[in-house]
Amino acid sequence: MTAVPKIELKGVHKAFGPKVVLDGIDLSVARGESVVVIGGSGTGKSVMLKSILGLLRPESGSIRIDGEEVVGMGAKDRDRIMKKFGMLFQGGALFDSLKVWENVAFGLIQGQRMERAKARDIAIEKLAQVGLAASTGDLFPSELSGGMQKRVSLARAIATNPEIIFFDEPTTGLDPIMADVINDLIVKCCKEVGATALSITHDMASARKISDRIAMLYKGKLIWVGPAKDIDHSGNEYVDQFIHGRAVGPITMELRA
Ligand SMILES: Nc1ncnc2c1ncn2[C@@H]1O[C@H](COP(=O)(O)OP(=O)(O)OP(=O)(O)O)[C@@H](O)[C@H]1O
Repeated sequence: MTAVPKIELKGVHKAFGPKVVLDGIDLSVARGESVVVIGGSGTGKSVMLKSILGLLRPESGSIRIDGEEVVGMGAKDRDRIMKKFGMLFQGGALFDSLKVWENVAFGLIQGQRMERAKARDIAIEKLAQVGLAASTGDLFPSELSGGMQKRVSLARAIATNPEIIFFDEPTTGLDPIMADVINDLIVKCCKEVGATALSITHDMASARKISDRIAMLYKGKLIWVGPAKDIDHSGNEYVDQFIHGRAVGPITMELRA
């Protein structure tokens, strides 16, 4: 018997009016695996992620989490599924008015109704996991550098020991060295909590580092899916153009939305 995938998309189709964004997406992510979806701006990476999170509803196709269909799921079941998820949002999305530890503990206090003292201990532990001192916990996000804010976002994403973590452009806005530090931490933290990871990015260095497999989205379809180590020999001219960032090639920039 083959194991049930942790995340499974089959024939997912999503359009906005006449504009088809996802045109039959099939993707399967195994338990403990890390898959990164790459693709140019506006190719539908966020729409795919939002469909999995239940923020957008595809017109057709199936999305299963642990074998359970989530398209069209009711609010109560959706809440149960959401408890399996951790998320690192593009730009960090920390609450400015909350201290760092309160940001990290947000899901524990609000979602799990954990008492504050216990949640604080866990938050401090998670901050240590991403290399931040306990004293950082009492600062406000505005007092931290961009790289430290990303670490805090990562600590928040892993705070509830989620089974699945979604990373939305995790290295955006960071210098290449700090981006590499964050990539290393993502790999380490996913391993430590035993999480399955699905990420979207256009940062190839990040994709190579944090993924087991890479999938490339182009014109509504996944045109290549394979092990990260094979991406330099994909034999696909679209993938080749994208990973080398060449202006000239089969991919032409749409200048109008
Ligand atoms: N709620 C919406 N209503 C209408 N069109 C939308 C909506 N959300 C996304 N789109 C369109 O879907 C397309 C894909 O957008 P999406 O944000 O998924 O791209 P992306 O690959 O994540 O891009 P980027 O890398 O720039 O973030 C875009 O053309 C966008 O305008």
